[in-house]
Amino acid sequence: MFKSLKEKLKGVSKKFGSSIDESIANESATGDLQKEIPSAVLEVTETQQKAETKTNSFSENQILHDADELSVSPAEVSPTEPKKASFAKKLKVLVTEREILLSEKDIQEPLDELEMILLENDVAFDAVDTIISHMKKSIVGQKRKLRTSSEDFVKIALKEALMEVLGEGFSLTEYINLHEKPVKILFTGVNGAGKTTTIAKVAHYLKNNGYSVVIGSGDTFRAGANEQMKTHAERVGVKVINHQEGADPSAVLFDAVSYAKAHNIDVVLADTAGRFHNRANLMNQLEKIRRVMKPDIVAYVDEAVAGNDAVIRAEEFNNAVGTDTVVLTKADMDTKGGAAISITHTIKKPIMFLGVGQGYDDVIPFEPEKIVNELLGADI
Ligand SMILES: Nc1nc2c(ncn2[C@@H]2O[C@H](COP(=O)(O)OP(=O)(O)OP(=O)(O)O)[C@@H](O)[C@H]2O)c(=O)[nH]1
Repeated sequence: MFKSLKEKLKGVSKKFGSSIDESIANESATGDLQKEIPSAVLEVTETQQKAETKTNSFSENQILHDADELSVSPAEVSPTEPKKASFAKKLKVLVTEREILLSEKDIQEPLDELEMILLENDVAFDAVDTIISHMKKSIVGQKRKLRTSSEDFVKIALKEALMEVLGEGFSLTEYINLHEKPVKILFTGVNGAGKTTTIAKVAHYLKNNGYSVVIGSGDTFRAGANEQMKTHAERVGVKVINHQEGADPSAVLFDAVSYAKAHNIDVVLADTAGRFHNRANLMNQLEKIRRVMKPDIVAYVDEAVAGNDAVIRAEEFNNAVGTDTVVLTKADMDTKGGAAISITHTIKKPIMFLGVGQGYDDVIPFEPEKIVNELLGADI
């Protein structure tokens, strides 16, 4: 999942780290650091200083550039040298604790590269903008200590930036626990995006989490859709309500809700025929379904692999019939991750699940922090 983006983000985090380290090194070499040395010296008493500088064979430049080598190994310490060691240690602490103020030019190159990577991986322009602004805010004007890892510092900034665009996610089980039953979920989306398969997977997921489920086979338009839904429902052991092909989907889904109420079922999963937002009659039909079955959640389903197209369609569906949450299917085939990163930021609705394969277990709740850790390497 998101392989290409993951690799590129790893590369650019390293680049950010190196740019910051380079700026620190340059600043040290240009003499700013040297100005601070006398204050270090002041921390040591006058007498100590004299004694130490006499025995100290390091030149000032060596002290500045080889700060890490300043600690003296036990073998090097002669009985007359403890004070030299303590001064060297103080200097080392001072040098490594020193803070460098980062400016935008320190990170301009990797920042441009990050922008390009995100755009190339189908992240929507507004989301890219937010990520880049967040990175600037987190890094520029910040003080960096020489001893901390710049790459880790950058990864944390990038993690926060991605978390900002991914939002909080949507936990279906939490929602169900807090909500009056049956919870009615209407699935919408374009043809072939994976709605029917997703409904079967979600039914399986909910059953495994202890909830009872009924499916409403609301795709009465496509030949064979009823049969497909029936087969899935049988396999995952869930009741399905259907009418014959061509029937009014609102009536089917109304019946599914009535069945759930009569049998104390926790969740109704309502399938609909695939449609494009510009087909007015089909969108009106969705509107009617909404009025009749009064869904608690409208879940828009699209393919992660569709990238920017999925984001645009999600926005159009949201404008036309409303959307509460999104399911992105085929994330297992998506190397870019652009849709997963952009959809929430664009339509301001959280992602609920990712489809990650064709099996019934291949659905995972979308937890933004887990996704970001996966993108940046799990060690943050
Ligand atoms: N690799 C992969 N394939 C998936 C995933 N979800 C669905 N598919 C496949 O996508 C194809 C279409 O899925 P359907 O569930 O029939 O799509 P639909 O949205 O119901 O289609 P319409 O009824 O035409 O609207 C099937 O071959 C599914 O097995 C997924 O997460 N990963």
